[in-house]
Amino acid sequence: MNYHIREPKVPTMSQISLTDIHKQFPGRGKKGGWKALDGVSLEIAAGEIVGLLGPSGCGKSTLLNIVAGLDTTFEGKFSIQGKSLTEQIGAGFRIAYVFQEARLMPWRTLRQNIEFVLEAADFARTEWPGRIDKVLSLVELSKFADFYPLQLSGGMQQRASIARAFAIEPDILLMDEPFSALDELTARRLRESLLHIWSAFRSTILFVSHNAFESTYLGDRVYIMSPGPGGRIKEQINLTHIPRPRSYEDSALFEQSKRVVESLRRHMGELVE
Ligand SMILES: Nc1ncnc2c1ncn2[C@@H]1O[C@H](COP(=O)(O)OP(=O)(O)OP(=O)(O)O)[C@@H](O)[C@H]1O
Repeated sequence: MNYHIREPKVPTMSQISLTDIHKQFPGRGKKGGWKALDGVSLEIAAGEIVGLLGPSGCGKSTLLNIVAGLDTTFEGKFSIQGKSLTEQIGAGFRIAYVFQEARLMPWRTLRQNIEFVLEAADFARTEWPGRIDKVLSLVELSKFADFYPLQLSGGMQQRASIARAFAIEPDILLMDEPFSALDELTARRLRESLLHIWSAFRSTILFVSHNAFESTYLGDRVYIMSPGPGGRIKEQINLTHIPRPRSYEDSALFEQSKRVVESLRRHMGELVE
């Protein structure tokens, strides 16, 4: 079996680089368009976990969609290790996406859901069982491999969707409010599961959250965006000094999440059209 666990990456050079990104949606707003992003620049190193926070409508999901390659109609420069996303994907670069809902196929078991993405990502069939066992065990769902999603709780389904995302060993994992639909205790367990599986793969993670404490618990850094229309990055907060594995009881987490909330407050209401 050709399955390996990655060594921790040393975050040196930028992996994801966005420079002066502008995005306008057509057919909405006074001037015939709706400005979603207004000059966003950010740099993320390989293996980093970075959060995007900001008020509803400031363009967080739009930004994730650009990095995912789902939206290509924007202005500005977006590169992955100095090359275009298309070139990188052609060279075997992999991106996975986790949404607020698990989005598993209900007619397939967990194993079959994961097989589906392994096939789409062109992994040899001989590798499938090893990969599936590994990711399901990392999220503690080994016993449920042959269950259908609707036989599991919402939290278990979301854990399975995280396992599915990691099964393809993504270079980048994008997550759009992955735990916001769950109760706090379930969300806590899932964040722990996420960091546990991340520590085996060291994918770069870019996530969107409305939860300051969650962002502080997960992130190496968080970017704070200003309100839309035309969201921009206003500030970044470094969290690398909080040691991993992190504890929910660590007072440094509370301190830093207070800083995140203060920053969000400070940057609210700056842009009014
Ligand atoms: N396909 C679209 N067509 C037109 N406008 C859009 C489209 N998608 C997003 N928008 C608008 O662009 C702006 C940014 O949307 P986006 O979903 O990126 O915000 P967000 O920060 O992720 O919001 P939320 O936190 O509520 O999910 C919003 O005003 C939204 O209404």
